[in-house]
Amino acid sequence: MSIRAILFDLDGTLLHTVPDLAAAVNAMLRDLALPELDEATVATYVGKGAENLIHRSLTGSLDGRADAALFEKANAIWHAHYEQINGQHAEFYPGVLEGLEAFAQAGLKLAVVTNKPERFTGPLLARSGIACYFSVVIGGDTFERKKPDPLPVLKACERLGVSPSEALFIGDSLNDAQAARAAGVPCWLLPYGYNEGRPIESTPCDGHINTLLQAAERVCAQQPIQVNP
Ligand SMILES: O=C(O)COP(=O)(O)O
Ligand SMILES: [Mg+2]
Repeated sequence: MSIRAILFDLDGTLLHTVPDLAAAVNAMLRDLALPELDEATVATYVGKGAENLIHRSLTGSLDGRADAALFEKANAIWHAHYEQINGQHAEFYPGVLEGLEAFAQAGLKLAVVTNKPERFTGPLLARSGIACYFSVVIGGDTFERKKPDPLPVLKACERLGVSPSEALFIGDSLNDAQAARAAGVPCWLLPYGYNEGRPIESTPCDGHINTLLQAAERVCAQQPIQVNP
C-alpha cells in the first residue's frame, strides 16, 4: 500500500513553541504571584494540551491537579496571555519547510493533528506561513478526546479520504505514537521535540528520523508516490 497522506504533530514537531508557551505560563504565574518556571521545566509539561499544561505549571508536577477555583482563574489568565504571545517566539526546526515542500510536491495530502486548542492552532499556522500546506487541521478540542486517544487521528484520515494504512504520522512524543498506532497509522518520531521528559529513543514507534526533510526523502524513496486526484 502506498502512502497517500502525512499527519503531523505541531508543537515540538513543526515548531519550537515552548518559548511562547513558557512566556504565557510565566505571565500567568506572575499575575497569580506564584514563582516562575524555567523553559526546560515547561517543555516537560507540554504534550497533553493546554489544561494539563496549566495544572502541571500550577502544581509543579506532571500528574498534579490544581484546586478547581485556582485552575479556573489561571486558565482564563493563561488563555488571555497566550492569545497575545502565540507565534511571537515560535521557530521552525531545521528541515521543516523543506520537508513540507517535498511532501507537497510529491502530491501527498497533509494534515495537522495537535493537542493545542483549535483557537490557537489556526492562527499559529497562519502566522508562521504554513497553513496553506494542510487540507485538514485538528486541534486538541476539536473532538471529545485528544491524543493519545486514536480518535483525532481516525478523524483526520476520514476527513482526508484515506484509510489509516495509507497514512503516516510524524510526531515528537509517546502521545503521538500511541494515538497513531491505536488508529492503525504507523508513527515516526523526531528527536528534538517535547516528550514529557522521556527519552525519545526508548519510545515505542515505527521509525526514527532526524528531520522532516529526511522523513520526506525516506517516504519518497520507499513508496511509489500516488498523486492524489
Ligand atoms: O498542546 C500540547 O500540549 C502539545 O501539542 P502537540 O500535540 O502539537 O504536541
Ligand atoms: Mg508534540
